[in-house]
Amino acid sequence: MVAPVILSGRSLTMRFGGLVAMAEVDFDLRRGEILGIIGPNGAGKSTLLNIITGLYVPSSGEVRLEGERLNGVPPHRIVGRGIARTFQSSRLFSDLSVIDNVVIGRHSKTRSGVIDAIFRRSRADREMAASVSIAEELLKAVSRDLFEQRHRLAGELPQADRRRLEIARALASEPKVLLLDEPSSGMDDADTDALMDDIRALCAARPDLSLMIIEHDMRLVAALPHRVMVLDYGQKLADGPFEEVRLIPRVQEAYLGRKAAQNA
Ligand SMILES: Nc1ncnc2c1ncn2[C@@H]1O[C@H](COP(=O)(O)OP(=O)(O)OP(=O)(O)O)[C@@H](O)[C@H]1O
Repeated sequence: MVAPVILSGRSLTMRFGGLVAMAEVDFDLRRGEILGIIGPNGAGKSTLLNIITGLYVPSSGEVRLEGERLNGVPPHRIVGRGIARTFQSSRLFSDLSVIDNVVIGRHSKTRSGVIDAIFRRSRADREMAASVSIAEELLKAVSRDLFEQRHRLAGELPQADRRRLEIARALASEPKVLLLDEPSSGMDDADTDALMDDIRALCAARPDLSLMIIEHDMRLVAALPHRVMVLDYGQKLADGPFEEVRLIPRVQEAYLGRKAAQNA
């Protein structure tokens, strides 16, 4: 049985002045699916993630999560509805511990505020203790090694562990959809292989979680996603299994240039 569509985009267009960064793009993401987003620099990949997460409001078109329209919903509410992301450049709090970075990721799930911290301490303390134990479980789920380092400062972690920590922090909001923006950037092949194993294990443990992964590393793109969507100059060039998509001449042209593709 085919899993239901959880997230969809229809006719998504994004203009910045005269520049069309995204033109009439449609996509569907199914429950439990890993969708790779690929394309040359400037193709519109990050723009797509920014539209889905509410950082950009599309010039036209719409995004729906489980059928509900997300256009105009502010980013923090989109997190609350079940979409979390990591960024191309690290957004970790370097001066906080690994575990505290994950606890912060739970803010969309906690209710205590400043007033509770001052006047209703026991409620705030209880909520904090629960958040810490959930954060520990998440770290274990993403990487046992990261869990062992939970009291280190995030800024002291090697690059590969920082990427894992960003994934753990994004998972702290209990998303239905996780968007990863170039998770393997700055990693060598061994670290990328380990990351792929971690993501596979995560998906096996949470079969309902749906992922969109922007990637440049073709080893990861060939091995991990069930399906890839190719963007170029803001347009969708192709959508399908990597083994099929990579043979399409216009995809090869986008990556290699027209001449090189003819000689390939
Ligand atoms: N806020 C913005 N204002 C103006 N132009 C923007 C803005 N965001 C993106 N763009 C432009 O939109 C186009 C698509 O950019 P985008 O960052 O989505 O590409 P990308 O595929 O993610 O590229 P890369 O692989 O280099 O990260 C580019 O021409 C970029 O300069």
